Amino acid sequence: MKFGGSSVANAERIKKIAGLILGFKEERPVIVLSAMGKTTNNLLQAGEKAVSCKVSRVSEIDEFSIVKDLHLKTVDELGLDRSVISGHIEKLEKLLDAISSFKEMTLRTRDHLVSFGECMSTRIFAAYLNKIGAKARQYDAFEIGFRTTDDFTNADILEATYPAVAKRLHGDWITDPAIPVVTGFLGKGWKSCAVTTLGRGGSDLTATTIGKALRVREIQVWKDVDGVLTCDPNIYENALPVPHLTFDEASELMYFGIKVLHPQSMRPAREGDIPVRVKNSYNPRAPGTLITQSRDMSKAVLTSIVSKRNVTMLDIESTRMLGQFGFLAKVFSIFEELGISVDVVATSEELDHVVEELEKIAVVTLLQPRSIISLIGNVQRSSLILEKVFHVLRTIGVNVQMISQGASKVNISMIVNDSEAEPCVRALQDAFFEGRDLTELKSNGVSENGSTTSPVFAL
Ligand SMILES: Nc1ncnc2c1ncn2[C@@H]1O[C@H](COP(=O)(O)OP(=O)(O)O)[C@@H](O)[C@H]1O
Ligand SMILES: N[C@@H](CC(=O)OP(=O)(O)O)C(=O)O
Repeated sequence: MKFGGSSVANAERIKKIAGLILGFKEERPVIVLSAMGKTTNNLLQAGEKAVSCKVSRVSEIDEFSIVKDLHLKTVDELGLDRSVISGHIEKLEKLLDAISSFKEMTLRTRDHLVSFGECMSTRIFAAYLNKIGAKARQYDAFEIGFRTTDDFTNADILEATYPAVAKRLHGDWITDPAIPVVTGFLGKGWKSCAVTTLGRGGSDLTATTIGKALRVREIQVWKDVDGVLTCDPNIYENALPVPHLTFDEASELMYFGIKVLHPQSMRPAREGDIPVRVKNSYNPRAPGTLITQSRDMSKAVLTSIVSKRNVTMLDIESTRMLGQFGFLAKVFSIFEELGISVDVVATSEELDHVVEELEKIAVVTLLQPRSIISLIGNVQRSSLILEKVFHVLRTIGVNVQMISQGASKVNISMIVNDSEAEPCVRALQDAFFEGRDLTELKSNGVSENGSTTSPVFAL
């Protein structure tokens, strides 16, 4: 069972979660925790401030005080001894002090810095479980076999992790049974032996990795929403929970940027064929979303909509004869030579390189900012989906600038102007999930003359 930052944000939430876990005691749960509330963000900001010229003493960094106060207050409110985390608070202060004197924070230091969040939340939680009579044992993932690449801030889990973690957790349980409480998000670089992190939201991946290692019956990921929703609730308040997804559908949603689960987290669950349930710790009675290898697709049409904002579209037109032999191969070889994935060009600097190279063989136009809207659903019914999509978009006056659909994949992706993305998602939600009359959508979408772009076809 994994609980995210929002589920362990304060003493009251920790008590609730402890009660919830005790309800599953017979099932011998393994607990994975994220850092409390916004602690990871606060630690990162504290690090940034320590590096800046404005700060000469750690006590001047507000975010350090916020982190320290939150953890000490929680310990006090739970009736625990401050010694549970005081050593970590001292070490954290020393680390920020060092960052501030060197005025340098490498990615390795960054990972070490944020690791304090999970190291403290798990210590507090395990101490609280012990206090209320449920025997628990805290583990730092980097001490129990979580081996990763040395890609600081975005490390990958190595195969050796599975047997090592299983051996340690199983062995300890046999000799002295206690509920394991493991730090999410963290690992140990196999060459450097330094603490690594698995990318933002990485505790989901920690949970599925342990699930596969121990071959558990089910992996539960507890959030602050009723499961995976039909779209981002920050865009559309009434987004509905999706009851059932396949690993393919969930992976596709993550690939296109859904924020609710870590992008790599389905891999261990799929390999181990272990169902993943996404639940709401604020509403435990809600059934949540079950993610499994397969599901009955006979009634499925559209499952969920996800949008990726601020995307740049490259319109690449051959300077030579249209359709010239080898042109596409050359285009892709440029991306390959620069070591850039076609659809995830991260920085504008990378983009500049690509454009510079491409301009040697083509006319390149940069179109930005754009959004990718991906529709995850039953592609066997793509004509039905597209008929409705285009009707909706025409009603709200949006032109699709590019569209792609895989032959056997579960998604249809479209590119629209960035400013049109949210109204599009809302209008599509209304039409597909609320069954609203399309004539009502005009008032909900962009203005009639809001979109003036004509369709552009890349490549
Ligand atoms: N399609 C979606 N379904 C559910 N949640 C989504 C979706 N898109 C974005 N979110 C956001 O993801 C958040 C949950 O993810 P996250 O904050 O990483 O959870 P936690 O920290 O509890 O693990 C929700 O609060 C919600 O705002
Ligand atoms: N604390 C880390 C890891 C994590 O998984 O967090 P959460 O479960 O709260 O998204 C982060 O903020 O990225």
